[in-house]
Amino acid sequence: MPSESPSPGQLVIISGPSGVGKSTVVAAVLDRLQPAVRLSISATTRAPRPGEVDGQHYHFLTAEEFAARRAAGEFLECMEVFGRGHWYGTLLDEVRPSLARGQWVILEIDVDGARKALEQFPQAVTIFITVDDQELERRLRARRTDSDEDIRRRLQVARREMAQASNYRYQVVNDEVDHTVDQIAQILAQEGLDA
Ligand SMILES: Nc1nc2c(ncn2[C@@H]2O[C@H](COP(=O)(O)OP(=O)(O)O)[C@@H](O)[C@H]2O)c(=O)[nH]1
Ligand SMILES: Nc1ncnc2c1ncn2[C@@H]1O[C@H](COP(=O)(O)OP(=O)(O)O)[C@@H](O)[C@H]1O
Repeated sequence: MPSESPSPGQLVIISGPSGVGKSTVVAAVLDRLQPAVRLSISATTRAPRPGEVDGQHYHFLTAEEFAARRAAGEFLECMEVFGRGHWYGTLLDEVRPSLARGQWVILEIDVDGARKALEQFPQAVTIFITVDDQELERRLRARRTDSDEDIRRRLQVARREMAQASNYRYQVVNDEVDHTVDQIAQILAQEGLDA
């Protein structure tokens, strides 16, 4: 019998070390699967990089705004990343209304955030994106957005994150972007996405 309300969407959690190509791959996945799939825009207290737009790349909040919204219970998950004093988090408002409309929502978040989000959405589809160590360092340097010290720190965090890949339902090696996107689209179709 046809139903007035669509079947709810699924949460899709994508993690992987910084520089592995998450943003590149997720952008290509969205190009292919929007509007059936949308990206949750995270909130952060870090400063925008040149060209980043508030509400599009991140919701850029002051530390005070972030803390107030955290205290009000507005985050699905949030945490301080890289130990630099910058906070990142997923606002519940970015997730619930879209799921209720039947859209699938991608969270591009770190492994600790993923664990917290799973507590509230245990059925979430989890995908870990990997690549070997040397290629990771090459990509971080090629991006030219981070200092040497930042790159060292990101590589340290990367090793810790890679150790958790097996906790994800799927692991995808980002060898070639088109191939990676094919694999992710296939995973989502297998999980029931009708796009
Ligand atoms: N827990 C959590 N982590 C996030 C969120 N958004 C981004 N991150 C993580 O924050 C880290 C830093 O992000 P950013 O400074 O934008 O650098 P990028 O990884 O190079 O794009 C990455 O590890 C992201 O996965 C979020 O909403 N929640
Ligand atoms: N499959 C790939 N092969 C080669 N380079 C890639 C691939 N995917 C992404 N890159 C490049 O690697 C760098 C890091 O990618 P980015 O998407 O910013 O990673 P992340 O979001 O995981 O930090 C960028 O310069 C990007 O163009």
